[in-house]
Amino acid sequence: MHVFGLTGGIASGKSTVSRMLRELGARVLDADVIAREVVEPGTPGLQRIRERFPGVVGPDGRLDRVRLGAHIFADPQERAALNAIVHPQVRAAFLEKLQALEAEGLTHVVYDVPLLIETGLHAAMEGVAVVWVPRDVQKARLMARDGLDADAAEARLAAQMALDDKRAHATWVIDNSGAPESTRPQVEAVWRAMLAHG
Ligand SMILES: CC(C)(COP(=O)(O)OP(=O)(O)OC[C@H]1O[C@@H](n2cnc3c(N)ncnc32)[C@H](O)[C@@H]1O)[C@@H](O)C(=O)NCCC(=O)NCCS
Ligand SMILES: Nc1ncnc2c1ncn2[C@@H]1O[C@H](COP(=O)(O)OP(=O)(O)OP(=O)(O)O)[C@@H](O)[C@H]1O
Repeated sequence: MHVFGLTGGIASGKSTVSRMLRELGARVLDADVIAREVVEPGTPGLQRIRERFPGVVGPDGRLDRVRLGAHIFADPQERAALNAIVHPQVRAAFLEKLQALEAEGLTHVVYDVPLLIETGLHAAMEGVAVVWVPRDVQKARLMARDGLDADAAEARLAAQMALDDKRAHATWVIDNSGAPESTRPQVEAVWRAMLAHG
């Protein structure tokens, strides 16, 4: 199985690139989706969050993501505590999904992980695509998409490695600062390069 990483920063266009890859026939696993699955009601993950972060599970038994987000993005120590609960669960669920895909006979998989490089997981990948935009474009798209003010957007940007630093770890850099039409051919070239492995 050939496993490639896809990463970027918050609002850099990872989802956009991941959609383009799927349209080309790639199977893409999404760490944000897995991170939601491992904290569904009734999971050990949610139980541990409830114990460590009182008040973030609503009366409906679901995680109050807005509240937990406001708490952990404002405080690196609290964020580390959440990561220590969630990341091992995400890793285990990812490996399970990978095995299932391998059993299906799949040969090439892309793993979309916002924190791929921060967590060191990039070292385990056969190649890494980084979706890059200049910081001012990233901040403007983040504010527009999520309705955040400049301070809230800055807090989220500060919680991640800068895209200019992530580039240094890239096998392929996808520049998403232009229109989607100029991103698409770059994504096609990266997918061809991934398929050329093996
Ligand atoms: C704090 C939570 C509840 C906020 O939920 P919310 O629905 O608002 O955001 P969502 O999960 O869609 O994440 C949006 C983006 O925020 C960034 N982000 C999320 N968690 C983190 C983190 N721990 N550190 C840095 N950036 C993060 C990522 O770029 C992600 O794509 C949620 O992000 C969470 O559970 N985070 C911890 C798990 C994690 O690290 N996920 C990221 C990939 S494994
Ligand atoms: N090439 C582009 N031109 C203009 N807007 C774009 C472009 N690519 C993405 N966007 C917009 O920027 C925002 C962020 O893109 P997207 O949701 O794909 O980022 P992401 O990296 O997946 O973000 P996150 O990790 O936060 O989920 C979205 O509102 C999207 O519509």
